[in-house]
Formats: sequence, C-alpha cells, structure tokens
Amino acid sequence: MTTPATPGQNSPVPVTILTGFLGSGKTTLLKRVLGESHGHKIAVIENEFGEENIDNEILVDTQEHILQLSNGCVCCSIREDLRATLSDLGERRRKGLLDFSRVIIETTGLADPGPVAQTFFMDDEIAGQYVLDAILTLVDARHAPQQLDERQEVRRQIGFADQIFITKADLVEPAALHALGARIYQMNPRAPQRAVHFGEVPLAEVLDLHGFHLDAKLEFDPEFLGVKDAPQAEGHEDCDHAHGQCKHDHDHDHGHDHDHACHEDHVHTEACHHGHDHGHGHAHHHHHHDDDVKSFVFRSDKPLDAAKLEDFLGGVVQVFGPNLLRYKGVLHMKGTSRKVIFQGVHQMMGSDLGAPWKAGEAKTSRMVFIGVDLPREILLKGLENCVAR
Ligand SMILES: Nc1nc2c(ncn2[C@@H]2O[C@H](COP(=O)(O)OP(=O)(O)OP(=O)(O)O)[C@@H](O)[C@H]2O)c(=O)[nH]1
Repeated sequence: MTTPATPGQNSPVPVTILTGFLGSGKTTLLKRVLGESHGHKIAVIENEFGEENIDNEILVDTQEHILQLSNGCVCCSIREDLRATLSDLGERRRKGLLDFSRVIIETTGLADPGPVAQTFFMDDEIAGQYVLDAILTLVDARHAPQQLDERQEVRRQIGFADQIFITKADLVEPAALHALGARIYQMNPRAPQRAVHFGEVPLAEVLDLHGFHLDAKLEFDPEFLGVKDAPQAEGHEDCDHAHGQCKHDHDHDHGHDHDHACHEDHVHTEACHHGHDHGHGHAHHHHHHDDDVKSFVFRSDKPLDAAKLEDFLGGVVQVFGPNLLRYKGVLHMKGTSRKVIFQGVHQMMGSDLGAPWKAGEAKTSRMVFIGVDLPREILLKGLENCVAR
C-alpha cells in the first residue's frame, strides 16, 4: 500500500458525497471501503432517514469517526445541520482533538444531493475548510429500471453524479445491465460508470476523483459531444414536472446571487477521471425511455463575451436553478489567452482560469448542462447571443 497523500492542516479537506436510492448498496460500499487498510483518516457523516440508525451499527467496528445528522429530510434541515457538523468537525481538527483528512457523507436514499453539494459553495467558512471532491451515485441494477420510471430522486441522483456505481449487477442479465447503462448514459453522459459487486471497488475510484474541481482537466467523451445532434437530447413532451413543482427540489435560496466562492487554489490537472468510459461505450441505440433528466451541449468556435455570458447565466440560474442539476464547461472568452473553466450546481456557479490555450489548439467553448425540463432551445439561443461582437 502506498501512503496516501494527506492534505495539510490548512489545506481544504476533500469531501465525497455518496448517494443512491434506498437499498442501492451505499452502506455496503462504505463498509467495504472503510474496512480496507487504506491509511486515510476519514470522517463519515451519516444522514439517515427514519428512526433506526442501523448503519451506525453496521459501521461501528471501523476506526473512523462517524457522525450522525439529525433525522429528517435531507433537503430542508440538512444545510444547517450539515454546516454545523462540518464547522464543528473543522474546529476539533484545528484544536488537534480529531484527526481526519477526508470526509465522506452518506446521504439518505431519498435525498436530492443538490443541497448537500451546495453547502460547499455557499458558506465561506465551509468553503475555506472543505472542498467537494465528487458526488458518487449508486444505482441498483435490479431495481433501477422501475425506480427510474417512478422516482424523481433517482433520476436526479443520476443527474448530479460525477461517478456512477452500478450495484447488484449479479442479479440481472447482461442485456438488462447494458440497457440500464445506456439509459443512465443518456441522462448523464459525463459520469463514468462502473459495476460494483458488494461494494468491491478500489479506493482510488472513490476518493480524489476531482469531479468538482474547477481547474481539473475537463474531457468530454467525443461520443458525448455527438449527443448534441442526436434526437434523444431534444423534446420534453413527456416530462411531467412543471417548474417549481418538484417535490424534492427544496431549493430555498432563490434570490441569492450566484456566488463565486469556489476555491482558486486547486492544483489538480491530470488526474481527472472524467470522460473515460469504463466499458460502457454505448452506441445510442437504447431510446426506449424518455427520462426527464436530460443533458445537452453548447459549442462555439467564436470567443464569448464575459459580461454578456455572466448576465445570461446569472438569469438562467435564477430562473432554472432548481432544475439545473449540474453544468460544467471550458470556455474561450474574448480578452484572455487562458481557458475559462466554469461549473455549478443549481444556483451556485463558479468560474476559474485554466491553462492557456495551446498553440494550434482549436479554441472551442464547450458547456454541458444536465437538468430537468430545461428549455434547451432557449438556452442554446441565449448562449449564441453571448458571442463577442
Ligand atoms: N446481490 C447483491 N446485493 C447487494 C450488492 N450490494 C449490496 N447488496 C445488498 O443490498 C442490500 C442493501 O444494501 P445497503 O448497503 O444496506 O444499501 P443502502 O443504500 O445503504 O440502503 P439504505 O440505507 O436503505 O439507503 C443489502 O442486503 C446488501 O447486502 C450487490 O452487488 N449484489
């Protein structure tokens, strides 16, 4: 075992959010990961829905610090609870009372990971001490097809994911597994997929994925870019969720300005796991489902005007923030020789300067939007209007 890199006392602690519907295998994976002699000091934050806290019993043998958040819907009370828990953890760490260099948050199966993720963008104190590493979403191969049809939180959890783990593949036929992989890919082509048997997954694929780092190397799968022109990216006829009616979209910060509180000191360039396809090189043949979580890509070869873009995106996140699950992009802005990297969750948007455009490199702006019921044509048109004159 190599000794893992440990963030210094003053550098932000990476946080991993583990999400997935009830019974999808989160505790199994966490137990397996924590059981490994990994050398990391990990604080685990559990958010259980319901009275019984069985997971703590299951996990209790490990030497990790496990904290329990109060019961209840993660969407509403969570932010304050989570903020307070993280703040308290940080203080104890600073005083030398607790030693940890990683945080894993296991959300309840019914949770929308959005508010949890936003905690790391909204609060200066938290943003200074922690950095969101990635959202990992577990998908139960046996039950997901039906859950995807019936449960919006399952679709949203997939939309948010930086990495997808498909569990219980042993319970389904290869064809069903392939169809599920293709369906997920259609919803979130950005997130690599990997089948995981009873939580057996290398730790390197759980921690330090850099899914949220603004200056991580963003790679879009070339096949994914092709999605832009493919029919499945269009049309919302079958969507049954009017804006603002989504039960799990408890986004209480309408009216907040989008902030730019993202850390600027990340130096992670080559290690990004995005864009690699773990054996799911799906051709886009599985168009049987029209899930309401959809993605589309904007591309432009012309430089963009920073002020116009900021205005436009500011308005977009105000209006469509609750439905915007994830967006991310590499932009060519007029007046800078460096790439501008931007990304966000709901209303929280941040941007940062990336590497300079290389000589001979095509200066193409690329943005991916993943969300529910997004007005694709309006957004694409608006973005086209942000081209610098
Ligand atoms: N067959 C099979 N069963 C699995 C696999 N992974 C987990 N399970 C089983 O699925 C059940 C649920 O797993 P948990 O880890 O408790 O799921 P969870 O997501 O923590 O569940 P909640 O706490 O209800 O949200 C358990 O009985 C696990 O043993 C797998 O890869 N294959």
